[in-house]
Amino acid sequence: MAVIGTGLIGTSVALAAAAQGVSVYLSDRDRTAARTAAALGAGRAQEPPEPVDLAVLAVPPSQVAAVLIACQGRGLARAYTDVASVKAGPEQAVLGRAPDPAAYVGGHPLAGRERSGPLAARAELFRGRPWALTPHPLTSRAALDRGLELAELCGAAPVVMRSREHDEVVALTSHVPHLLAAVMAARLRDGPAGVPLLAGQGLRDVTRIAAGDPRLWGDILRSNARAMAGVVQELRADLSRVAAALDVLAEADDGARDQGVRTLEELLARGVAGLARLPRPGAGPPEGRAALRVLVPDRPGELARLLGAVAAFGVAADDIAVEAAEESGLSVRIPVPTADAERIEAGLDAVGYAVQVRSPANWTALSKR
Ligand SMILES: NC(=O)C1=CN([C@@H]2O[C@H](COP(=O)(O)OP(=O)(O)OC[C@H]3O[C@@H](n4cnc5c(N)ncnc54)[C@H](O)[C@@H]3O)[C@@H](O)[C@H]2O)C=CC1
Ligand SMILES: O=C(O)C(=O)Cc1ccc(O)cc1
Repeated sequence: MAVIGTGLIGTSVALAAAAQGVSVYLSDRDRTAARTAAALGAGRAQEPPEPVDLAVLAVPPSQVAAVLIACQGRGLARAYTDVASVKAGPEQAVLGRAPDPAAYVGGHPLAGRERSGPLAARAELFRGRPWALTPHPLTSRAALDRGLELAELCGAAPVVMRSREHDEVVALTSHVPHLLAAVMAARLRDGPAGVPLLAGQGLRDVTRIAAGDPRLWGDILRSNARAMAGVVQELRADLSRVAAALDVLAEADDGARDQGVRTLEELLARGVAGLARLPRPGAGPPEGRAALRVLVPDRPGELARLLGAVAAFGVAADDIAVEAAEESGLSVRIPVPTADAERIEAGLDAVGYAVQVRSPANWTALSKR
């Protein structure tokens, strides 16, 4: 395998492949980056002596087509993929200009860090994360298979889709969030002197990704401008409504204030509903879940005792939903993997809990996020 571009992502791919016994050849226009990756154990910083099965282009989106054309020109590999965060633009350039577009399948691991360069690389970066593959109509079966093998080699879960659909989704899930993190973090620069004294975890959660390399992110954002523009316009409409509601709340009488509060609460509720669409980390696919229901009596410490019991089966308190039971006590819904449901039911039974209902769970509805 060859990796061109030995920064964060290229070196992480190379480390994961090398750890599985694959021979990896590394190159980068910055020779120090390639040598550093080699020194980390990611492979050899030299041209392969003969064509490799797969070349992975781990360069910024705007560079993908030009690097592919150069690689195909010298017969570097039998198949090619990339890892760029944007897929339609590079694909179009490849289809228009590359000598052998059929040997290329677009790729994008949905995992990364806010640091760049080979020293930030981690072999396990992609484990359990989605890896988009975006075959175009000319992509050969062999090229798609090499892309699928790469995702699996890195421990990621391949997701096959068209490049345009990919770009629309990541505009909403990755690129506009990055922009918003930057817009928020930029406000801090000119904020009051108390900012460093009163910075909480929420602020860090919302701004962490703003630390990403501005040159790389400038390349990503301009390469997906079309898909991002629609999302930003919708956000502008939301923010305009919020700004108007806040003006009303700051100035107006009680009647008008009610309307302002409703506008804010409606937006906050939409936010909670939107979060419910995200899978919880490690939650797995919705179909493999079941729900257990346990009645907990109204006695101090009883719920803590149940939480301790389910923790032993790997169920976190955060995953559990609680509601008042009909007569007294609490009705506790415990989502569990279907495959483990009987074992957990028996385990809870053994420590004195009667599991009342077991049903296939609508995981999204059950999840409190
Ligand atoms: N940073 C992140 O969290 C993620 C990035 N990606 C994508 O991965 C790709 C690489 O990003 P990172 O590894 O984060 O960046 P990086 O800046 O750490 O590494 C990029 C490397 O490519 C090299 N390079 C640039 N143009 C080149 C060219 N024409 N020929 C040879 N080498 C060249 C640079 O010298 C640098 O070493 C980008 O397309 C990015 O969109 C994908 C998933 C996550
Ligand atoms: O740092 C994070 O949490 C990320 O989500 C990183 C990331 C950045 C760019 C991508 O194209 C994919 C993933």
